[in-house]
Amino acid sequence: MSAHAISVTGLTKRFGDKTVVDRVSLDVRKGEILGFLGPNGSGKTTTIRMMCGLLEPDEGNGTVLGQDIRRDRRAIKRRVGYMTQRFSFYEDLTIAENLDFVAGLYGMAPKAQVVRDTLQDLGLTSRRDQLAGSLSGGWKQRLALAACIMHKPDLLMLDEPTAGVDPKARREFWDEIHRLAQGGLTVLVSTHYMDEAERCHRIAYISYGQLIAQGTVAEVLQGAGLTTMIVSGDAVSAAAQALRGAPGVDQIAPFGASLHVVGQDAAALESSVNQVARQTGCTAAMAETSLEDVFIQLMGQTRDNMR
Ligand SMILES: Nc1ncnc2c1ncn2[C@@H]1O[C@H](COP(=O)(O)OP(=O)(O)OP(=O)(O)O)[C@@H](O)[C@H]1O
Repeated sequence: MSAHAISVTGLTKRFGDKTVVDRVSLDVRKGEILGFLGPNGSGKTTTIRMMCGLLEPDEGNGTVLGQDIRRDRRAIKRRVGYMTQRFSFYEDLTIAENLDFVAGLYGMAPKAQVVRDTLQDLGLTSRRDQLAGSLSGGWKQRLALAACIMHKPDLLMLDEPTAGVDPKARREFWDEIHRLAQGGLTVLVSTHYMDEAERCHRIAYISYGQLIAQGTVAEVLQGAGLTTMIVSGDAVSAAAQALRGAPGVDQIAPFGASLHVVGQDAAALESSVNQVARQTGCTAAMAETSLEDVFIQLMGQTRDNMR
């Protein structure tokens, strides 16, 4: 048996004359949590749908849970739990009734037992009789997760599962994901939140349909080869203006009363920043590059390539 839950090469999907997913190759080890990142419309959902057996790729091949993504789509669907961006329940049914409905729909047996175990497993037992419509965002998310894992899948695909959920509920949701991964489940999760990316074992970044970075957070940070400096003082807006277009300066972003200045050419960046800091009476210091800085840089680079 392969150690990979997902192993795909050259996945490509076109809609009309638009290539939405462009030769994506990805390996995800069993029990791993892979964060799938990228700007809106970059092809995350389409890639996920191809890997779930819901959509046939135009090109490329590979296996998901040892099954061929072209030939064995039905088998893959049965063993994957897929939480879509817009999951829905019956708001006028309780948590337990919703799960009971899903269990019935998929012919899970013994139904009552499966529902009871799922409620227990996700800490939903005490709320089993609460109407789904009256749940807070975080509990709705948990119910959606329960519905996806009820048939005991080997792979979970979560498409922006925590969009619009408060930080505490997001953290609890992620604790749950880690608990499931420790139990052997492989998880692929798309997100726009950097703190969530940092909770993944590995991340993959897609832009305009192309996978342009992957690895651990540390590897992706290092691979980007960026230098970040912080400029602070009373005249940061004048400094920002002077830094715009200066040699070595690729990004300038205000953070509160300071500026984050990022660039690929460390020497040029340092010299520009130090010069502007002297001119404006600001102070300049080296800082750690954040994942967000890296993604913004990558986004700019692919856009340039597409022109
Ligand atoms: N069935 C379809 N027919 C035509 N175009 C489509 C179809 N599905 C998706 N697209 C287009 O493909 C592109 C990629 O969409 P996709 O939903 O995969 O991106 P995404 O990375 O998941 O975006 P988001 O972060 O906004 O969810 C978008 O431009 C979208 O409009």
